[in-house]
Parts: sequence; C-alpha cells; structure tokens
Amino acid sequence: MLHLLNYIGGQLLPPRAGRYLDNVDPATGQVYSLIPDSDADDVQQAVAAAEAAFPAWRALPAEQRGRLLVRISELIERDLERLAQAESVDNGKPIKLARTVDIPRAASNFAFFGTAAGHFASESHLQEGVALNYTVRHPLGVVGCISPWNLPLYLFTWKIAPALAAGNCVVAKPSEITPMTAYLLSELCMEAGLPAGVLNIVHGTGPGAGQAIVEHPAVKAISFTGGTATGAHIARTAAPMFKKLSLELGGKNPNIVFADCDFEAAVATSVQSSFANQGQICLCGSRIFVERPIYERFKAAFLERVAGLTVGDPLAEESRQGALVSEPHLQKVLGYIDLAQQEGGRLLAGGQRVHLQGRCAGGYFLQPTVFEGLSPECRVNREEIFGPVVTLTPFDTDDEVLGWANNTDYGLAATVWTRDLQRAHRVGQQLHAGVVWVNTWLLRDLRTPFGGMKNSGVGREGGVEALRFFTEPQNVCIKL
Ligand SMILES: NC(=O)C1=CN([C@@H]2O[C@H](COP(=O)(O)OP(=O)(O)OC[C@H]3O[C@@H](n4cnc5c(N)ncnc54)[C@H](O)[C@@H]3O)[C@@H](O)[C@H]2O)C=CC1
Ligand SMILES: O=C(O)/C=C/C=C(\O)C(=O)O
Repeated sequence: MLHLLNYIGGQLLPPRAGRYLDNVDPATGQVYSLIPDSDADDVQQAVAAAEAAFPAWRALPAEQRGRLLVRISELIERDLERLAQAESVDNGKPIKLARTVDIPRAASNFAFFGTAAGHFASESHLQEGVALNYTVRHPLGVVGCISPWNLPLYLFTWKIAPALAAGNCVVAKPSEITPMTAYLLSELCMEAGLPAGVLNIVHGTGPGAGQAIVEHPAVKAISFTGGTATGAHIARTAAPMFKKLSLELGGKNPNIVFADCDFEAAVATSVQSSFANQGQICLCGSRIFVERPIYERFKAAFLERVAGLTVGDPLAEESRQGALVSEPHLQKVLGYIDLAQQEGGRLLAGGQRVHLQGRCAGGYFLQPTVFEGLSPECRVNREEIFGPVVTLTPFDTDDEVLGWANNTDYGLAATVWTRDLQRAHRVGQQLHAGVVWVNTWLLRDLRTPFGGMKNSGVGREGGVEALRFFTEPQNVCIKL
C-alpha cells in the first residue's frame, strides 16, 4: 500500500515516530493509502528547515520567486488529469468537478500569486516640506497554512501561494482526510526546483501536527480554513503568542430569489449552489428564500432539476453527486435530516443514504435533500450542515427576507437574484456577508477580498489582502 511522505527540507521523509493513519476512499469505504501521523518532532524539523531557507528566499527578487510559482502552476496544468483523478478518489467528488474546478483553480492560485508578487507595491506619504514616509512590507518569516478536506488542493494552494510570493517560508498541513494531492504537490515542487525548505508539507491530524504548527513559537502567522469551532480553538492558542491570524470558517448562506429574476438562470444556478461538491463548500447557499409570487413555480422547477442529479461513482463521467467525505460526516448530515423532520420540515426530495452496487457498495452517498416548511429560526436554518441539504422558504418583503437572511451567527456569502439593479445594491449591502453575488454564484476574481463576517472568520484572503496578511508593514519617516 502507498505510504505518503512528508515534504521537509526539500526531501520526502517518513514521520520520525513511524506512525501512520489510514486514508479512506469515500466512494468505497476502503483504506487505500497510509499517511504520516506526524507529531511535534516532525513539525520542529519542518520549522527548522523553513527557518534555514528563509534568508535566501526573502533575498530572492520577487520576480524570481514568482517564476518558480508560475513553474509549479504549469506543472499542475500538465498533470491536471492525474491530479483530478487523485482528488476525486481522495475526496469523493465527481471527477468532472475536480477536472474543471479544483485542479484548474490550484494552478491559477500559483499563477496568480506568482505574477502578483511582482506587482505588490508599497505606499509613501509626503508631508510637503516636512517629511516623507514610506512603508516597507517585510515577509513574516515562517508561516503556517492549515487547510480542510472539501476543496483540498484548491484551498491548500490558495494559502501557500501568497505566503511564498510574499517571501515567507511555509509549514503547511493539508487535512488528514484528503492528503493525496498535497503529497503530489510536494513532488511537483521538487520538480519545479523550489529551494529546499521553502515549502514544507507535514501530514497528520489536527490535534497532532496541526496543533504543533499553531503552538510553535517560530511560526509567525497562521492561515486556516475549516470549521468554526476549530478556528476558535486555534485563535485561543495563537492569541497569547500574538500571531497574525487569517481564519476562513463556516457559512450558512442565504440565496434570495426575487420574483423579477431571470428564472431559468436562478433555478439552474441555485441547484449548483445547493449541491456542488455534495454541498460541502462553505459558500453553498443552503437557505433558499423565494419571493412568494414565484415560490411554487420555483419549487417545481428546482425539484425537477434536483431529480436529475445523478448520484454515482465519483470516477464516472456522468456522476453529478459523488460521495460525502467520510462516514462520520455522512452521519452528521443524516443527523440534520432527522432534526429537520423533528423541527417540522416537509421533505420534498432525498433524505436517504444511497447504497450503490459494485465498487461503490461501501461508499458514503446521500441523496440531494430539500425541505420546506421550516422556521427561519430553527437549528436546521441556523447551523452549518455542510452537506447536500437545503431549505426552501417563501418571503413577502425585502425587510422580512433580510431579517431572516441575517439571522445566523455566520456571515460568509449570500446570493441575490433580481433584475432590479437598485434592489440588488440595496439588499446586497444590507446583507451581513463578506461576499455577495448578484445573479451568479461562486464567480471568482482572485483579486477580490474573500472572507466572512461574524463567526465566518477573521481577515480576508485574495489578491493584495493576502499579500498584506503575509507581510509586516514597517514605516520609515525621513525628515525633509
Ligand atoms: N471551509 C469551511 O467552511 C469548512 C468547514 N468545515 C466544517 O467543519 C466541520 C468539521 O470538519 P473537520 O474536518 O473536523 O474540520 P476542521 O476544521 O477540524 O479541519 C480543518 C483543518 O484543521 C485541522 N485542525 C483540526 N484541529 C486543529 C487544531 N487543534 N490545530 C490546528 N489544526 C487543526 C485539520 O486537521 C484540518 O487540516 C464540518 O462538518 C464542516 O461543518 C469543514 C471543512 C471546511
Ligand atoms: O476561495 C474560493 O474560491 C473558495 C473558497 C471556499 C472555501 O473556503 C470553502 O469551501 O471552505
């Protein structure tokens, strides 16, 4: 069986204590590889390698650092099919999604920040005849990047690329549930000629390797994407050490459909925003509010499309819904389906585990599930489920839907469907969400600030925001 290895100091290394974790294929329920169960010793080795590499890496002109990142991007593109297959097996996502979204975006992350490094400018402030202030942005040193299982290579590279572009050295940990493409990335970094120690990838659990990264005094900043409870724990650990923190956490995102919308586009995209990646994207619009005059028509069209979503082997071209990432996660989502029924929801579609035949008989499949009749106040409408479960609710006025939309502890993303531009601006700006889409969903421009309000996180990723996060400003004041 394949044993994955850590990538430390430019070498592929086994965990020092020799312990491994099972890596399960969610489509089959079978262990198909083993991953290092790294501990604080492995993290210490990775941090030491990063510290040793830092002086030369920060001294390299940004353009040369950028070229190496662009080279990694090209290698990801070259290996797109291999990486997509690996992502699909490791995570359970449909191969089509991995091929068209996950891996292309991982390549774009490196290409974008590879070129952004050369465009990052600092500010100056002139007080005429008095002083000139200029701001230098220094890399932080060694930084930690910790990523989740839902968009494995996509989110792993979204953190690593800006950290490296800004001149830092990185100790990164992918989710122990989906480690494979991070491992393959270490091979590509070696092929690209990334200097030893600039990027170190340590595999292992959150409480083990992850906690050791967060606790390490030489790690100056943590960029984390994952669950809100984990984010809070990381913040408690890191705060007394005054580490910089970027936390991209959960969401319970409203999708608001006004009666004047482009109906077909709203229905088609709402199916996507509900069930893409089996609903396991923090941006999924799991609460769908539809203006009453079109509620029944929307419901019928939505359910018709949901019925056409093929749940199947993630590696089959025709599958539109793959497996959920793990048995515990499937059980968590099933628990919310039970809760929705207890809370008075009417099941309109799905609700059941799917038992496939053959290769995927042991997999973690679930029907795309739709409820109506739930109060906007209930737990199902306020807590993050992170699975293929959505609720439909009719509304009558802007104020009513805004009140409901904002009635959660989360504030990550929101979607508004309307042809009325003034309403789009008015409603959009009153939503408590870091990202608002109008007449679209998950349309991304990597230059824009990305992140959440309230319990959805702290800070913003993307473009200049990420480069700012990974640098320390220093002001120099010159008396004129
Ligand atoms: N971006 C998002 O919004 C995501 C949200 N979630 C939500 O979180 C729930 C729990 O999922 P999990 O897989 O348990 O996510 P998690 O938040 O525990 O894991 C994310 C990453 O953090 C690491 N981690 C866990 N504990 C850590 C610690 N003490 N110190 C440092 N790193 C640590 C994990 O190993 C993984 O790499 C899901 O059911 C879902 O609701 C999960 C993944 C992504
Ligand atoms: O940056 C993006 O385009 C998407 C980010 C998605 C997440 O952070 C998530 O689903 O966890």
